[in-house]
Amino acid sequence: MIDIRNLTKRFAQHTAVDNLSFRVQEGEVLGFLGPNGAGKSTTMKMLTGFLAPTSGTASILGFDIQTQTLKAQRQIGYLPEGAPCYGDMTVRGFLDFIAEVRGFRGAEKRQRVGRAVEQVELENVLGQSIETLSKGFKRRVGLAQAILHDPKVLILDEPTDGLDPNQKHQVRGLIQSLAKDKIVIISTHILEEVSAVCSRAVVIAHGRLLADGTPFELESRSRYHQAVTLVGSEALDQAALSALPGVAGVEVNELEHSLTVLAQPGQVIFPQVSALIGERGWKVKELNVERGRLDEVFRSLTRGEMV
Ligand SMILES: Nc1ncnc2c1ncn2[C@@H]1O[C@H](COP(=O)(O)OP(=O)(O)OP(=O)(O)O)[C@@H](O)[C@H]1O
Repeated sequence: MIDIRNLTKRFAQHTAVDNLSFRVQEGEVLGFLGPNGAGKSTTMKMLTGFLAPTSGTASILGFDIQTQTLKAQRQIGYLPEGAPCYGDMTVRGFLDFIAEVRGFRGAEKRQRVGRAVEQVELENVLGQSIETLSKGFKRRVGLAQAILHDPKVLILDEPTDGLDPNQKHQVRGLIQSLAKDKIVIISTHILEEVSAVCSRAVVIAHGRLLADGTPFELESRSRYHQAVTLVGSEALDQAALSALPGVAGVEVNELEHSLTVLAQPGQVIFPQVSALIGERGWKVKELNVERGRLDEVFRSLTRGEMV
């Protein structure tokens, strides 16, 4: 377990992380979300022992990050923001170097480097210098160095930032394959990442915790949770839809003859909407029920409209 208690970091007058507390259990992939400057990287640097907290504590699998720093760090694989590596080294040279820093020699070093290379599929670029690799491959090198010692905890700071959609997809797949039996914390401001890879999300802004739940729970807080969007072949009767029981309102979409019918909190309105379509004989080209919009929940939370 990772146990974060009242973690606080002040830089001069500015409080970057403000009394943050939460726990992460084995098997969880936690999305750590927040707008720019929310305090995500600062929290990760404290969790990995690179920055001392002003107050509060964090422990990694029972090891206090301040009083048992090395023991705690041995449990962690860390991919810092931007995944900095030594650009003029070859991939093999860099991974050998990291393995040695981690204390591995001889056959064990070769075996550990070989396994990490295989896991993130770096076989074809081993002799290439890191600075000549694409961003996606550089990120894989960053992941390889983070998993060399087979840590129980992976802390990944914006692992897909700046990657193209294909590279994002590949790196997310890698993270999912690495996540088994580990604790993974991924900081991101890319919301699709949370739905794609995380089992839980924590949202922070101004260093403070604003929400903590599964992606589904967060989506349920959206005003679009259980909303029904219809696209008709002709104009639809907005007033009749608005008058249905459980309906909170109707929004007109840009697409012609498209309406989104919003549900009151806790209400399921699809049956009523569907019955009305049948009664009126409307020709509906598209009909779908939404789980909720994470981007809208995120904006509401971080603008302070909702807690
Ligand atoms: N070494 C430092 N000295 C002074 N202020 C700092 C330092 N490091 C971070 N900060 C400030 O702390 C706040 C939180 O920064 P942090 O990098 O943790 O945010 P973040 O959530 O990771 O943002 P981003 O998504 O942009 O990476 C910011 O206002 C930042 O300017």
